[in-house]
Amino acid sequence: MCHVLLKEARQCVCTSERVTLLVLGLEGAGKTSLVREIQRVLSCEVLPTTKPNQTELRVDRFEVSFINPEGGQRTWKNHYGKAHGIIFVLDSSNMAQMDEVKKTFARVLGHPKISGKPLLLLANKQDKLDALLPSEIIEYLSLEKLVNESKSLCRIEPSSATKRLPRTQCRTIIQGLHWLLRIIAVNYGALSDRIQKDSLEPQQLSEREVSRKARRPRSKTREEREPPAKRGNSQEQNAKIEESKPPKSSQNILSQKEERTMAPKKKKRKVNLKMKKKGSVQSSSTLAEDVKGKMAASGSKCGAIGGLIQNNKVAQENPRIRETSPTPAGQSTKKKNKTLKNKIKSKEQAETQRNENLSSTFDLYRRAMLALKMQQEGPKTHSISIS
Ligand SMILES: Nc1nc2c(ncn2[C@@H]2O[C@H](COP(=O)(O)OP(=O)(O)OP(=O)(O)O)[C@@H](O)[C@H]2O)c(=O)[nH]1
Ligand SMILES: [Mg+2]
Repeated sequence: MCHVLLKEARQCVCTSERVTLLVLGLEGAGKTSLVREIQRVLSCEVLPTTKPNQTELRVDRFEVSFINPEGGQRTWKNHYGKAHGIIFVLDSSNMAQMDEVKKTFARVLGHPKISGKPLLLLANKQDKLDALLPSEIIEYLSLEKLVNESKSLCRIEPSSATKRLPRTQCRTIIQGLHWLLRIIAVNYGALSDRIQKDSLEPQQLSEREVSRKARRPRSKTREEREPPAKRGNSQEQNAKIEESKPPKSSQNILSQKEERTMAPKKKKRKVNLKMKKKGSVQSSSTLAEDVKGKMAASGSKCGAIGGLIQNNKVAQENPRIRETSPTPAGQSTKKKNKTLKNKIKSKEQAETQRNENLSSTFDLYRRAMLALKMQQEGPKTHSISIS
């Protein structure tokens, strides 16, 4: 048990976390002086490094790389991706620079590779008489708003990065640094993942994407899916189609588009169908009125009676069609429709009407035939027909 605990403790001591801190600020703010002061005050081990703008220090269990980019602000963004955290140094005594500081600070915090990362703001040169206090700087930079927008944890400390001051005066710098390292330690996994992703060059990212796609199981081509016999003569034609085929994603879009264009068509067909039914009902209603008066005139219109009955049946079976298709106001057909509605209320009514129509028609037809016969046969047949 003791052995295991000892082993774990030794592992904790031995494994140091590598942390990269970006030291940013306008020219002459005191960036170089600050890194030098940290080294002096903490009397920490300086680790070997080959990079000129980099200082490697062992701070507690961390191997900290302080990157102080050379070549002005345009080079800063080259380092954003590899930073665990930021130390932003400003000259609190330089009021003329304060507007530029504000813009620069906002730009840094707003960068996608920086936002969300912890930030220590050092209000440097506090030993100077005209230096702004941290509270004034918070207000001047609208710090709260900026920090909220970038969702970064931020701490502001007054500092004096000059060798002339006693060590105790540098307490705030060390406090700030420890705070920063603590926040980084808590979020170390997430920050390291982000750094790994952000550090990749765009070309490397695309290469990674390509290799990822290559590892994915490839869907079978048509040749692989279908036996050669089935492919047969249409191979040439298929090749042409394959050529003009859009990639899968656009195919999906296409199918969606087709669906979208198909939907109104279906609706249109439905509407047409409704219109047809509606039309049939309407036409049957006028037919009903016409036939009622005119059927007796000729026997050839007997077929129309059957049609009328059929149409009435349709109207009866689909009463909703009539209800859902209102007739425009002020039309004369309104009354007729109402009459027809009443007539087709029930099947029995329709049946009765059909019988009435049939009997009256046949009766009239019979009478007409008799009259014709009488005309042809003279007074003799007349008496017969009467009987
Ligand atoms: N009074 C006072 N002077 C300081 C302080 N920090 C830095 N200086 C002085 O300010 C000047 C610029 O300091 P640097 O550390 O070189 O500033 P820097 O940000 O590295 O400047 P660049 O590398 O040119 O961007 C030097 O003369 C420092 O001695 C401070 O806290 N108080
Ligand atoms: Mg410098």
